Amino acid sequence: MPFFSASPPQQDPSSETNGIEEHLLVVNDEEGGGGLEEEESKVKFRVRNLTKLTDAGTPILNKLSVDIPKGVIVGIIGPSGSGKSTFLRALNRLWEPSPETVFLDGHDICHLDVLSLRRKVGMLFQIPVLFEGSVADNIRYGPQLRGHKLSDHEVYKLLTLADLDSSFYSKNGSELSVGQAQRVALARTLANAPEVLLLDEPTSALDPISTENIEDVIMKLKKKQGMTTIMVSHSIKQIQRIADVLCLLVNGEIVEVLKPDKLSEATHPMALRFLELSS
Ligand SMILES: Nc1ncnc2c1ncn2[C@@H]1O[C@H](COP(=O)(O)OP(=O)(O)OP(=O)(O)O)[C@@H](O)[C@H]1O
Repeated sequence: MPFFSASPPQQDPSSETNGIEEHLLVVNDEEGGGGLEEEESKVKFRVRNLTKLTDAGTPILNKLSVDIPKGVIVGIIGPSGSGKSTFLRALNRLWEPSPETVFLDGHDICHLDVLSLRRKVGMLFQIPVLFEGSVADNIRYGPQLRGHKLSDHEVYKLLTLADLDSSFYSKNGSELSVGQAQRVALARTLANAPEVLLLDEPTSALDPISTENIEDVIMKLKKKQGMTTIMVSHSIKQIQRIADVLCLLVNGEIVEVLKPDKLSEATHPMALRFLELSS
């Protein structure tokens, strides 16, 4: 029996579904079957019983199971220390999850080449770290590692995608504000043509305008490229602005999955408390 499932699809035929309701994130039972039957092809990440323990044996992630549908923005929220970053970092193997726990497009990520995985699953952190050199050097870095030199045209396109104008091309990383540097870091990640973006509080150090810029880019990437984005945030308001689904993570487990406009449907006591304090 599933220990929880997402809110059931709304029956109102007039409501816009954009395909999300049928494949809302579902936490599955031990057998790995779904609480809702959804097609494998619509799931980007399938996570089953993902566990990480501290050296002392305390669970940081506790048999976490979830399906992340393709082409949606998933917001992960939860108290400090609940395991949000640890969860995100498993998805591109910044730590090694056990085999048979994380699947990307149906493939066990433990069997994938780790560099290819990280190209497909790009990541941004709270504080952007740029390499020495110009913005263009930073953007060219990933493709260059694979022997491909991006043309100027390609670099300018990536700048535009990250909401930066052409004047940034030759600027040095040290000349940039944190908000601008975060957009360069995003352009650098996008240069690898990722299919998934993992965002670990990417706007928590930014002012509201820079935050809005990043949010706009994330939403554009979903709309234009069908990007799947999983974003950790401490701001419920931010998740309400941009996410299709909100997951509440408490003590290493996803305890609630909600549509951001249906937070009042939360039932888990920790979820209610957290939502009350965060609103
Ligand atoms: N390698 C590790 N060894 C031991 N403990 C760890 C390790 N990595 C994380 N932890 C612990 O696991 C817990 C979860 O950490 P994590 O950074 O995933 O939480 P979080 O929900 O992202 O927190 P925050 O919102 O404060 O960023 C914390 O108690 C942290 O101290």
